[in-house]
Parts: sequence; C-alpha cells; structure tokens
Amino acid sequence: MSHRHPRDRTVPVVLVAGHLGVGKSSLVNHLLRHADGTRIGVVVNDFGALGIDAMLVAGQADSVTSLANGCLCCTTDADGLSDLLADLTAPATGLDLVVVEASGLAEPRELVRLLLAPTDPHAVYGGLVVVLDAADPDLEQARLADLAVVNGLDRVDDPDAALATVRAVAAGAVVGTRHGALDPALLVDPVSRPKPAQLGLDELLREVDGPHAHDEAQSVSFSSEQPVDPGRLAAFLEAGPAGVVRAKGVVRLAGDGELWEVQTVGTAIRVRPAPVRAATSGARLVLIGTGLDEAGLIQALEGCVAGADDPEPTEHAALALTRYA
Ligand SMILES: Nc1nc2c(ncn2[C@@H]2O[C@H](COP(=O)(O)OP(=O)(O)OP(=O)(O)O)[C@@H](O)[C@H]2O)c(=O)[nH]1
Repeated sequence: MSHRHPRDRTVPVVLVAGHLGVGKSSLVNHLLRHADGTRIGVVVNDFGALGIDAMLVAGQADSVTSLANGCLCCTTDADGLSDLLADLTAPATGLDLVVVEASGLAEPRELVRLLLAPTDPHAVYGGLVVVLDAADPDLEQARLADLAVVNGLDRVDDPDAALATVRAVAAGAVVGTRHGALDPALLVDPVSRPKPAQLGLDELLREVDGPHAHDEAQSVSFSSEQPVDPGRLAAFLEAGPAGVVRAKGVVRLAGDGELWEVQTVGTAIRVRPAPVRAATSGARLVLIGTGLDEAGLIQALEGCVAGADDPEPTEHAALALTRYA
C-alpha cells in the first residue's frame, strides 16, 4: 500500500471485545510487544486496566501515551470515540492499525455500528475480534465475531474440543491462543521500517516473553491470468474458508472486465474499485490465516476463475461481489 498517495491510505480499525478477564488486555499487550515495524494505536477506556509495561512507555500527555516502539495508546469513553478514531487514522499519525479494546465502553454491536459509520475517510473496519474463554466460551459472542480468539487453551484439558465447539457456531475465523498470543499479521500486513541499532524495548520484553510466542500466521498466494466469476468468488469468500482470517487482492471480473480490490476479515467482505490499474488481466489474491490447506484453497480459487465453457455473464452478474462496495 506504500505506493499509494497518502489520501488513499486507510487504516484498519479492529474492535476487541469479550467478557471480563477473558484475556483482552493480554492480547492487546501481545500485539504491542510484537508490533515490530507496525505502528499500532490502541484505544482503551483506562490505561490501568491495560497495564502496559512501564518499560514500553516513552511519554504520556493527558489521555495519550506514546510507546517507545512508535505505537500510541489513548483513553476515551464511547462519546469521544469517533473523534479519537478520526485523529488516530489521520495520515499524520503514521499508524498502520488501530485497536479498540471494548471493555466498559459499550455493547460490541453498538461499537461496530459506530466504526462502520463512513464519516472518517481514513478508517476502514478491520473486524470484530471476540476473545473467548476456552473453558466456557460465550457462543452468542462467537457468532458475532469476524475473528473468534479462543484464549486460555493452556487451562483446558482438551484444546481441540474447545476449538471445535467454537468452530461449530462461528461464522468468521477461529484461532486458539494462550495468554492472548495472537500474531499481529492476522490483523494487519506486517510493515518493515528501518530498525535502530539497539534492541527496541518491545524486543527486550519479548526476550523474556518466550512461553507466550504465537503461532505464526501463514499465507497462501493465488494468481490467475483469467478474470474471475463474481458469483463463485463471492460464494467462496462468504463461506469463510477454513483457517482464513483475512484475504486481500485485486480481481478482474468476467463480464464487465472491471478491476476491483477485495479485502475480507472473517466473513466481512469489502470491495472497491482498484485504486491503481494493477497489472493483472485476471486475479491476485493472498489469503492469511492459520492451519491453511494450501492445495485445497488454491483448488477452490481455481474453481472461481471464469472458464471458456461458462455461460455468458448477465448484466448484473458483477453485483454478487460489487454489492460489498
Ligand atoms: N493461564 C492463562 N492465564 C491467562 C491467559 N490469558 C490471560 N490470562 C490471565 O488472566 C488474567 C486476565 O487477563 P486480561 O488479559 O487482563 O483479561 P481482560 O479480558 O483484559 O480483563 P478485563 O480488562 O478485566 O476485562 C490475567 O491475570 C492474565 O495474566 C491464558 O491464556 N492462560
């Protein structure tokens, strides 16, 4: 995305929700510690609850704490949220991801509605992450999630059974964690920035953070010289392919021949006209997640490519996908 004009730059805003004590702060702290070059803005309603490591904190001004690794942490209540999000996603802040920890703010559903309000040109909805207790997952919340994080797998006898219970009801992606150790790459593309010669504080903290290492996100890349069938691609994305947390890329649609940018988080799909005429006659897609069946996913995507035997697309065929614009 770095080739785009700053006006085009959008920052995903991810909402983290879940019951009291389920591991939301652990997850947010893990993201901050493992941010590497990615600049994360965190919105909480109380710094104390987050308990950011003192070592990570570089400076504090009123309700904003700037962390030594370029991340920012802010406090607000629900009323101040939209103004704060507009500030945090403004190009001048240089943030790559904003995470809103929902505890105590409001109902997750309300917040999603607020985040989806298209008032801020730089913010894009990055998905609802619901943290669940592996020992007693709230299945109602699991249904709402774009990404359900089943945390506390170290505290249950049968982690696979805990994951299967959630997978049975979740529409979006499901990932298991211990101590909130979620790979940030599941939420945002890693950004590499020049590193100082010294170890950063986040790196130092990570050295002592060994047991909470995360399962690395995987990616599967697909490309085709031929355009895709919008209906089949939409059905593939809507089904929430197993293990896929995010998908992104550009696709040319059979029929109208237009080029679209596609981004998904769980089963939340977003498309927009590709901002740059990307040099593809067909499709380039990357699927990001855990436990991916590469061969199966490639095969499924090959099935979305328009074939010579397909009937002529109707005038409205593209709507199957472009209705998400
Ligand atoms: N054993 C174990 N403990 C965990 C795990 N995740 C979090 N904890 C501990 O559980 C407690 C609560 O975790 P937090 O991350 O503060 O939970 P929270 O959801 O942010 O809590 P609230 O902000 O109070 O809603 C802390 O003492 C954590 O260290 C886990 O996967 N396994």
